[in-house]
Amino acid sequence: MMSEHELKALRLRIDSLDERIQELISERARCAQDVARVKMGTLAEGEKPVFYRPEREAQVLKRVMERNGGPVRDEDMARLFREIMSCCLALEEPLHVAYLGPEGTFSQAAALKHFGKAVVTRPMAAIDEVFREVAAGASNFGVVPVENSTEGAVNHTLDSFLEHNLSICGEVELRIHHHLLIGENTKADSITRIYSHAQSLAQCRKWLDSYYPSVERVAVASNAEAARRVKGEWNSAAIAGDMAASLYGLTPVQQKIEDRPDNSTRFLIIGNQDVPPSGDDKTSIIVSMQNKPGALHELLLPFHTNNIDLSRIETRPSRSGKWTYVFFIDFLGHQADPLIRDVLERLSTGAVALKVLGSYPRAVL
Ligand SMILES: C=C(O[C@@H]1C=C(C(=O)O)C=C[C@H]1O)C(=O)O
Repeated sequence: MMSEHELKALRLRIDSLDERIQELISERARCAQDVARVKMGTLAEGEKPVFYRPEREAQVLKRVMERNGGPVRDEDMARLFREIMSCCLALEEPLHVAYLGPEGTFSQAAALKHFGKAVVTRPMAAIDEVFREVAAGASNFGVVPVENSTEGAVNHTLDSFLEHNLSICGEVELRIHHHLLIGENTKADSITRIYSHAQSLAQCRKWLDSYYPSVERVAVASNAEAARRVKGEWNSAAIAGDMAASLYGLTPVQQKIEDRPDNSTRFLIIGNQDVPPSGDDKTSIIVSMQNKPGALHELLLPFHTNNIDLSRIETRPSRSGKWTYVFFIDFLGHQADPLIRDVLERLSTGAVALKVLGSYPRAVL
């Protein structure tokens, strides 16, 4: 057993390490302030400064993970640095980030995971409102869900890209754990109704079929809204995540009830900023082709010949005619890469319309 003496000596060492860490964080923050001063000093007439640099932040986080020698896990170490950078950036510009609300949604969790906790998050009532808020310049960035590993595409988000001229500046992936939650007045053995967002009900379908086969499933606007409703009802439960549970003071009857243990959602960061290459990037485009034989082959050929990795292809009805479609395509690489430039040039000659939504760093965390 460790002696009192040893314990005291170790705590003294920790105190002195903390002092050094704190000094270094302050020094780092002063450096970031100097970077901001340099950025301000090199502006052309009328040009606005760009303080937030997603590609640089992705490189910093990647390097942190690469050089990590333990015992702290790579992801945990990166999360600590994520918060340090977030605080450094907030000294110059407290970013305003709109997300699909209300408070306590997974979109808010995604916003905080991506930007760190020193940003101001602003809940919006619908995905389209997140787009409008950012397009109007009322928030710097927006966070919207785009696909779930169990349930597939979030069509509202894809359709909003057709209506707004915003770029994708980043992506963030979140493991989604759902819990069955009740309030202090709920009678756990008399539950007759379970509220949740339709996507979450679908992600827990098998579990619900096994444990609550005859209980009414009510789809509401968000998981946070489900949690809010349960507070006042003795016979209802909600399916929602940790943030909503703690925000509304609910307790889990059963945790992690999602059917697939790797259930994850991918979110996009939308903004008005073009992001330079980070060295490990993705590009997203919308493209529509003429409705003729071989059109899909023609669309995919440039990717194949240039050996570009497609990570996703999604089809949505186009706004311009019945039974005509647009393709949403994500692939690895940055639009500044010569190979990608070549793909985009070849696509634009064969396509009816081509819109590059943006190139952005692949999610690090
Ligand atoms: C310091 C900079 O500005 C911001 C702060 C960063 C940081 O704290 O490391 C990184 C990128 C930018 O979001 C920079 O551009 O290097």
